Amino acid sequence: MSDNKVALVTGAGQGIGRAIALKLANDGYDIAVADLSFQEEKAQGVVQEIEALGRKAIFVTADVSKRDEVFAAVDAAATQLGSFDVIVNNAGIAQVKPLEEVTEEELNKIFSINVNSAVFGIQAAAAKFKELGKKGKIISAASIAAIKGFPILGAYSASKFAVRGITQVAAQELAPFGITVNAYAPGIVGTGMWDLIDEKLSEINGKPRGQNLKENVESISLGRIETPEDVAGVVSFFASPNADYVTGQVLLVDGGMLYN
Ligand SMILES: NC(=O)C1=CN([C@@H]2O[C@H](COP(=O)(O)OP(=O)(O)OC[C@H]3O[C@@H](n4cnc5c(N)ncnc54)[C@H](O)[C@@H]3O)[C@@H](O)[C@H]2O)C=CC1
Ligand SMILES: CC(=O)C(C)=O
Repeated sequence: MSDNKVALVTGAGQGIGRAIALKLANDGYDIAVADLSFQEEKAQGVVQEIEALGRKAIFVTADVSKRDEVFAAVDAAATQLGSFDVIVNNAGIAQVKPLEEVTEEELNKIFSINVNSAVFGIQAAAAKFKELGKKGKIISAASIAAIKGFPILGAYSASKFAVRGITQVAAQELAPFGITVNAYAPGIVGTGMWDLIDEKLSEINGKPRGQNLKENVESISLGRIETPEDVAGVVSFFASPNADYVTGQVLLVDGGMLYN
């Protein structure tokens, strides 16, 4: 193993994951850009952006709902980039539906992508950190919906509450190995996910496209929509030595929507 630092970011082909990958590259990490195979073109674009920053990067295809694919992605990152220090369990999906209408299949799908993935990421990263003798950092995507249940996002809220619980448990279980486990809780971020939420909310409440997003943004104290880069700054902190004494935390990065 060399003395470079390596981070793997899931769902890094676009949106928040892409911004995290670029921020960590700017921080000096070599990056494994993980995403579904259909996102390869976008992910390869992120790889090129990272290389332009003077860091190494690879694309690894991984469906985070599949345990063996998450373990294989971590192995590929460590083998091809020469170390393993940080995992960002960022990939996730939203579902916009009243709880009464959520099907068993939909519930299983959102839990397998948003919750099982976090467990698999923790398991794969912890095993690799122990193998390499590293005090690594595990960082997962929660949400404001992990702190407060949001109507019409019921299954999504439940999945993010679960990420919060898993973060608290893993932090305590892995603390003896010097591994920290934290999560970031964004608010309303202008990505493909909110395009979908706005579209589905319009279908449900009849408001014109863009209106639901506008009303949600108006509730943000700092008065503007969140950018992926706003989120990436918090992940950069969690990955840095400045956060060595921080574990088990879910940090709101929402411009002032919820207060704890
Ligand atoms: N956009 C927002 O307002 C907020 C987003 N979040 C969370 O932040 C994370 C990233 O969200 P966005 O960038 O907004 O979403 P996005 O929809 O723009 O990007 C998600 C990425 O994850 C990938 N992905 C989806 N399913 C996957 C799977 N099974 N395996 C591997 N990759 C998969 C997609 O291909 C895509 O590249 C998610 O966990 C989301 O729940 C949390 C709070 C607010
Ligand atoms: C997508 C998301 O987490 C919310 C609550 O907007």
